[in-house]
Amino acid sequence: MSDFPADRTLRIGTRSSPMAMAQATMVAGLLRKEQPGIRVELVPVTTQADRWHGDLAQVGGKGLFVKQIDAMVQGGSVDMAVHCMKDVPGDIPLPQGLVFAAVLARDDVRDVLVFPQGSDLQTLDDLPVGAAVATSAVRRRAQLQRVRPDLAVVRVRGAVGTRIDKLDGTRESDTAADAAVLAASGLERLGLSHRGRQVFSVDELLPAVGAGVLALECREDDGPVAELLGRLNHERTMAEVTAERAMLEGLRGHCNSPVAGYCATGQDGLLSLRGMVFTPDGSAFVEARLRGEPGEDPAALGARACAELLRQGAAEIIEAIPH
Ligand SMILES: NCc1[nH]cc(CCC(=O)O)c1CC(=O)O
Repeated sequence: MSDFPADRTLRIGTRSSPMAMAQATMVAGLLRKEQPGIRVELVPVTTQADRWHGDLAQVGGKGLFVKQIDAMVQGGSVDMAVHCMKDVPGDIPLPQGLVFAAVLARDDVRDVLVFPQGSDLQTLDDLPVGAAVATSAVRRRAQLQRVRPDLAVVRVRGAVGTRIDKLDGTRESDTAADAAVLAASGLERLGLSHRGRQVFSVDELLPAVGAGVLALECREDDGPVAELLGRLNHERTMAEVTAERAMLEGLRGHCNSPVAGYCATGQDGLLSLRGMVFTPDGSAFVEARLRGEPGEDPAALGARACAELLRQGAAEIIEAIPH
């Protein structure tokens, strides 16, 4: 292990949303612990996608959050970036010259149901017929509609805190929803875990590929940074997300595809991967559940899951959805 050059400041590019800032601050802390004395600087960026309040598909899809920061890492104005792996598109390769030098140990992957402040409801079952649930993830929409076709799923955008404010109806203009679905790990990172009521098991609401995983990205040819970040890598999480993302990549999903995928490591050290592709209203879906073989490359497991989903008609489902 070589020491990070003492005269170099490590600049971390991050979105300026509170969740992204919390994540980057946490990573800065880990780096300082790993390399005492290191100078770390956060470079917050308000991306085009953060400023745009309309439909993301109109401005280049959700990959826009990461694209702008990737360009800064590529261009050298920052040395690294912290991305939610969930927000990193699975259908296009990482930009030229960039690598994920590490992923951190996976946080909670589950989604939770949040109710407006003061509500005494606790679960999805408590919601009256026709209630409005806020989410913009097609994956969540499909799975909610599958169990509760009566619910009106309403789109919501913006940072996690903003979504909760909208739910609480803090402003006159807010569209009232009766509940919202958010990631447990996002709430946790914002110190808002107490707002979560029903925590959906992964069987009730299969997570997004990469859920709960923070990816540390840098330039491939930047030896000192790649080496330092590599020391923070969590092998098991890396294997799991590699399998999930290989599955997603093979599906050629677009950002409007209701794809879910979750890989976990068993007691025996073997991976098990579950993938699902839904029609937008959740009324139909295809599903693969596979166990890794001893010694199998995680990407090969992902490819097998993908092949199984395609065999069942995943491509037809994905193609039928406007994007
Ligand atoms: N789409 C925004 C986003 N990207 C990552 C997370 C949560 C953290 C994670 O799953 O890594 C969230 C918030 C949410 O979905 O509620």
